[in-house]
Amino acid sequence: MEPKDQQLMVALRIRPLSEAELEEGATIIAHKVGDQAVVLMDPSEDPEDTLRAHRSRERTFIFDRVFDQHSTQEDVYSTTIRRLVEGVISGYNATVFAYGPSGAGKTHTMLGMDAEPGIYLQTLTDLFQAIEETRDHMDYCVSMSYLEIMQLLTKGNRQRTQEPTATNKTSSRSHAVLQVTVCQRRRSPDLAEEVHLGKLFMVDLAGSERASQTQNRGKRMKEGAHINRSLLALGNCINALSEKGSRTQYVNFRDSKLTRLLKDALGGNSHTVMIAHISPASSSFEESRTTLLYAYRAKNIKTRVKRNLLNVSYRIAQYTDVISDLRREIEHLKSKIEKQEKNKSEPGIPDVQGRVEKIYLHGTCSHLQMNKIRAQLIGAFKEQMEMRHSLVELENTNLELHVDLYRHLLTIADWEQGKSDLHMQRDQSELEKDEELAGTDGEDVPEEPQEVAVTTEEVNLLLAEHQKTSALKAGLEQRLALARQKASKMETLLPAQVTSEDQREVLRLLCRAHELEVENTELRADSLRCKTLLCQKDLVIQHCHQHRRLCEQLIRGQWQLMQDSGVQVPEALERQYRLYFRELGEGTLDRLLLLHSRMASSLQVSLTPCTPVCRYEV
Ligand SMILES: Nc1ncnc2c1ncn2[C@@H]1O[C@H](COP(=O)(O)OP(=O)(O)OP(=O)(O)O)[C@@H](O)[C@H]1O
Repeated sequence: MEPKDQQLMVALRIRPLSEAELEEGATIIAHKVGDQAVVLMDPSEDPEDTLRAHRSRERTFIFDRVFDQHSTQEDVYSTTIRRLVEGVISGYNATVFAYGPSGAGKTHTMLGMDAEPGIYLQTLTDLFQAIEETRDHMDYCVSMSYLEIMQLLTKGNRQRTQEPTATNKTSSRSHAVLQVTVCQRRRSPDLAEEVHLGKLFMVDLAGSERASQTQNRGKRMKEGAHINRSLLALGNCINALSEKGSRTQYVNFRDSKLTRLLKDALGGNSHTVMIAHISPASSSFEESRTTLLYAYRAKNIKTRVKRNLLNVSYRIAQYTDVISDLRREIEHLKSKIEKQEKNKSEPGIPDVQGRVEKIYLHGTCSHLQMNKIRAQLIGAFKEQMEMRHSLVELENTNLELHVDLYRHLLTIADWEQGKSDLHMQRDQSELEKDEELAGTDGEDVPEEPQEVAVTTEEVNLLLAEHQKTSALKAGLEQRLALARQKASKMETLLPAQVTSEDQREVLRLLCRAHELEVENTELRADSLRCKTLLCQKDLVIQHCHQHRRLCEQLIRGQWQLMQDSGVQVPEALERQYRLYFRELGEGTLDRLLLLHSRMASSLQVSLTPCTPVCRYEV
């Protein structure tokens, strides 16, 4: 089953003008045109201006779907999410997230009101109805979790934190995530059991405006800044993903809890719908424009969707079991026929039926024993595979942490370099003047910007996380080694306990299927390692590139200094300078770097593993 590329569906919802907006005399500037377009007018333009000389700020945006004040909750749900519900039941992942500034209507769309329920309730109703309709031949297990995310702090709350901001009286100060997991097991007599695991994320994001715009202060502002940091991280991911050829570039999902959670929704295995929200009011022009631009970018994002199918080993075991059962049945019937024929020709032999039953009974006994042996082997293999998958995940996390760490260290190094440049640029007299002003200690260090302080804090967090995952990995490796010993002992002992060739064949197939799964996991781990290594190399090259620019400046400066002061340059050095400037002029190094980045990009595409989340796929 090949994964399919899916475009992110982006819908826009324009809420009605609020009473407050009407009272302040706001006019409507966002107009829905047809089902897919919205025109946003700039309120600062003069409507009387017949020449319409300044049309530049009036802009039309096209989305997959546009809803306005006349659209009902049912309209929004049925055209965006309803189609995904069946997919979730049959093992596909889906995500819907509401985006937009405070008070633009996100919670109204997601939660709604008793009389007009939103997406949460409509989706759950449809989901449970679909489950009810297929209950005759399917078993289901549904689990739900609700998370409220404030940056650096994650907690599941019964009630979402709501507090008034300057822009919305009942503003939500966090991202709310409702996750529903549906495990579907087909009940069928032919043993062709499939287990599908579908996950549905429904996310009501916090207001997207900047903390300063909501005029929040104190705790609310701190909270706003945290929330905005995760939204910023989300914006960075959307930007990186929506770039042309986005699959080739590194997308950092680890910058915030929100982006970690939405990793699959944006760059992985999920059908995803983004519903952007705006107010139609002239007073919200800037916020609406930013939201529309943001949502418009998200339209380019593609995900790779694949059904999550579990327990392939178990299924292979079942198929081989069916074959083996059928073979045994044929053998049994054949021998029965043979005996009946014989019986006909030798009527004197007594208790034939009893003998056949004895044979049959013997067969059943070994069949039960075989089942036990097979279950033991499958259990041991499964345990091993679980551990191997966890190890790959841990290793991947560690590699990502490395890349993040390096990136953060680069940011700090950048700042350090900028700081020393600043020192160099200042002439002595200015320094002395500054020293006087600075007081007795004579220190003249520019204040560390907030971004660097946060980055330093992140570095410490990353190091701690790295230590934690390394310890987990070491423990898991030990357990895996023990499990491997146990399984290989079993592999050597078990065949001696089975009597028929068929049964041996079943065990051989089981072991082979396990080997293939191990190989598959190793290959995946290798490809992840290569991908991360490429990212690391790119960062190293970026660092070298920065250093090269610094050297270039130095060489040019020194050359100029020598020319200006009429220093006699030795012939050999002069030759080296000429060579250096010629290479620089020809741009050889730049071309090589470009070639490298193109090759690395194409390699990354081919190294992208299909769906790392899905464990046992066929
Ligand atoms: N489509 C709509 N029809 C009618 N009323 C709406 C609609 N959308 C929003 N509203 C009303 O506008 C107000 C603000 O909406 P809501 O609380 O959903 O905004 P929000 O985007 O979730 O804000 P925040 O990010 O601050 O939580 C609410 O009173 C809500 O009932």
